[in-house]
Amino acid sequence: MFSIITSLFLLLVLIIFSFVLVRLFLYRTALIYVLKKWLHWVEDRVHVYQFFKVPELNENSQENQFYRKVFTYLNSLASIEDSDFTNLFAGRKSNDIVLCLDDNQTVHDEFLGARVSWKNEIGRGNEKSCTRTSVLRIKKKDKRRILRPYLQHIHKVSDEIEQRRREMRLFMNTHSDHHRNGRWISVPFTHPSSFDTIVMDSDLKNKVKSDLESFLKSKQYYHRLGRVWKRSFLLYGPSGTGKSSFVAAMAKFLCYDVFDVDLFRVTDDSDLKMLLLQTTSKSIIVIEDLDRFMAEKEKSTTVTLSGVLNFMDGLVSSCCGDERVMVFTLNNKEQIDSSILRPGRIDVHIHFPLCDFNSFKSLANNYLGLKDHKLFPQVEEVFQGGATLSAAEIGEIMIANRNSPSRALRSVITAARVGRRLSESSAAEFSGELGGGGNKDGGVLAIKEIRKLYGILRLRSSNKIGPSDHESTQIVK
Ligand SMILES: Nc1ncnc2c1ncn2[C@@H]1O[C@H](COP(=O)(O)OP(=O)(O)OP(=O)(O)O)[C@@H](O)[C@H]1O
Ligand SMILES: [Mg+2]
Repeated sequence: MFSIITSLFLLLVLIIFSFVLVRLFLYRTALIYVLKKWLHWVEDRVHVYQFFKVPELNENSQENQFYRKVFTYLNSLASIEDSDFTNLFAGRKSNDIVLCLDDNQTVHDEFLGARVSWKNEIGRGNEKSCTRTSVLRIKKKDKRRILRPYLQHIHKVSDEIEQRRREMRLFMNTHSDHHRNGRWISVPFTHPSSFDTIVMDSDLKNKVKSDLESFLKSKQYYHRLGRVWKRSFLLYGPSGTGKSSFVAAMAKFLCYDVFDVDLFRVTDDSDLKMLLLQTTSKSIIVIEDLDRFMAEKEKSTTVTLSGVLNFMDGLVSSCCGDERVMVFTLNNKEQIDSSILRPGRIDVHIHFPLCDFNSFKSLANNYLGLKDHKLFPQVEEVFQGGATLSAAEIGEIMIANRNSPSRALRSVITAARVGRRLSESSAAEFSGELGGGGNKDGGVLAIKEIRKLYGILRLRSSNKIGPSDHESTQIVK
């Protein structure tokens, strides 16, 4: 009895040992993959499959957008590493390696419990070129259940990936006689400004953000109303209050390209229409300093007011595609033709005021890391006394004195006091000081020195100094 138990035990040990050995052998050699392949081969014989082709080109030899989406999707699958051949490319960031499906390779995927596979087949197009086709293989029994949701899933995932990858670009219009390669030239858009770095009333900032968010989701809504899916903004306020930075922040928030229209490079109204027609969707179209253009346009261009109005909301602007934001910036609303401002022409008006004490505190926090300081009450006093400094001016002072917060705050106080005296003096006297330099007036010399020091030589001219209002920024719809 004892010997039977011993031999049974030995047999069991032997079986376990051989099992471990076989497993080790299978995994050490590639035999496990051979076995898996056989298993799949057998599985293939017992199921009926259906195939769907996604060719790279459509019947007119144009790019099939869905092929690109499928390709993006497949390259994002973890199972791509299991195909026999995979291309490796350098990614955008250093040390980033991107995997890319090779020709004639198969990749497997699972969706709602069903197993499907894709093959990236390469075939001959005409004599010279090769065309690729992605072939989806799906079990007939799963087709009805998963095909549609699976294709929608591919759309969604690839859109998300492309959105994340999209490099934003800044387009600038060239002179009309240089338009062999189109009227727009572009560079990567890398402006560092974002809604986090812009100092403005936080309620207003949130209002704009949610306005943009709801715009992004409103395609169906706009179309149901028979309206073009676009939204226009007017940003107005004195120089250096953050209008251009705000446009950059909007572009970053929306992940849109920026088309910066320089009206002085536009020859006439039809040229302006052409430019508009050559913009793409998912973009912000910006016209900066509209008031300056209106004041100076007679000198250099034949673009008319009606040309600008048509650009804003005319037929061409409705034909040039969907999903656009138009932004116009100007310093002074009073100097612009009232037809531009009439209700309904521009959806949202946003005022950018000069700094008040609250915005100063946010700037001090951003630029100097200061939440509080013993000089804050003095700063508050000069702002309550009507200081007229822009965020740009305060920012420059803070950058120049970033190693000494006390010096930075003292400089802000001096600049605010001197600036106030200056804004009380006449513009002619002021520009005279800039040219002459022999004046003994300490106040004017001081501001000259300060502005020179901080690189703000572009003094606010009389028409750029807005009313010294500190009313909170408002959004007007
Ligand atoms: N509200 C703000 N918040 C943070 N930084 C600001 C703000 N306003 C201005 N700045 C800083 O000042 C600089 C100039 O700002 P910006 O060019 O956006 O002003 P602007 O209103 O467009 O002036 P302009 O009317 O002269 O074109 C930017 O570098 C920006 O960092
Ligand atoms: Mg600007």
